Amino acid sequence: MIQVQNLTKSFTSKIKKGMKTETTTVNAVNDVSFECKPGRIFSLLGPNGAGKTTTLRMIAGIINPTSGTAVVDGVDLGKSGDAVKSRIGFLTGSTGLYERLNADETLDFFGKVYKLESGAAQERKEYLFEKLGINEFRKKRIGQMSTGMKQKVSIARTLLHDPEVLIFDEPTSGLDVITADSIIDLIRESKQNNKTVIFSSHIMSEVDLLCDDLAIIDKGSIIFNDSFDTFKKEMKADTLTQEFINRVKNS
Ligand SMILES: Nc1ncnc2c1ncn2[C@@H]1O[C@H](COP(=O)(O)OP(=O)(O)OP(=O)(O)O)[C@@H](O)[C@H]1O
Repeated sequence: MIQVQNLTKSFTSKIKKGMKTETTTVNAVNDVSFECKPGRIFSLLGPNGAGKTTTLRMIAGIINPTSGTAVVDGVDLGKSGDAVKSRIGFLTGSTGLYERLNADETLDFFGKVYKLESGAAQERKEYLFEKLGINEFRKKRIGQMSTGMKQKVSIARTLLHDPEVLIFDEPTSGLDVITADSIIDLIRESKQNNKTVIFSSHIMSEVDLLCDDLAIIDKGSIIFNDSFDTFKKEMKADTLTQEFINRVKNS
């Protein structure tokens, strides 16, 4: 369970202009609240720059909120971040992989980082490699892999410790439909295993494939937060994508 309570994040940057230093503030996320329940897939949908990544990074404990908090499995992130972090799998476009390691070595390395027992880590690795179709390139170095191959290894890395809470930031971004499909399959399986799953997207068709509960974010604020069924019932446009566009334009 993830309870997001009034999360707000402002970024302040200083730019030198001649002799002067100008301070600019971006309000990336404003007073965002929602709940993600176990066994359901929660989608955070919004256009570019809406605040999705910033929200997910705060929930994963990567950055601190300016105000508000996220409670993950009953533990307040602001108070005991490290205890919670081990129960979270966070996939982001910038999930770190070491260019010189191959897929096998990468997973072995992270098995040690997560302090997994070696037999269990091997078993889980084989399962994920099979599921994601990594076996055929498991000995290739990360630095020589395509974007899709790297994304698959990142996902295997994220799921290696079988976390209770899964946070995916645009998980299928830049992937072909076959690769995207195997990832969507794994996300569905996580839901069946009663995990709490949240993923961000700017593509309505992806949301339509996976989503149980939906929040739409625009300019840092939530403009819709309910079940996906309710979104569909309230729909006035002819397509889901047009409904999303209309809601963002009219917010
Ligand atoms: N470290 C940072 N410093 C300054 N501004 C930032 C920083 N990170 C994000 N922002 C700004 O915060 C806003 C929200 O960005 P964010 O990356 O959360 O959006 P997003 O919804 O994930 O977008 P996209 O779909 O394009 O990835 C943007 O205006 C962005 O420029």
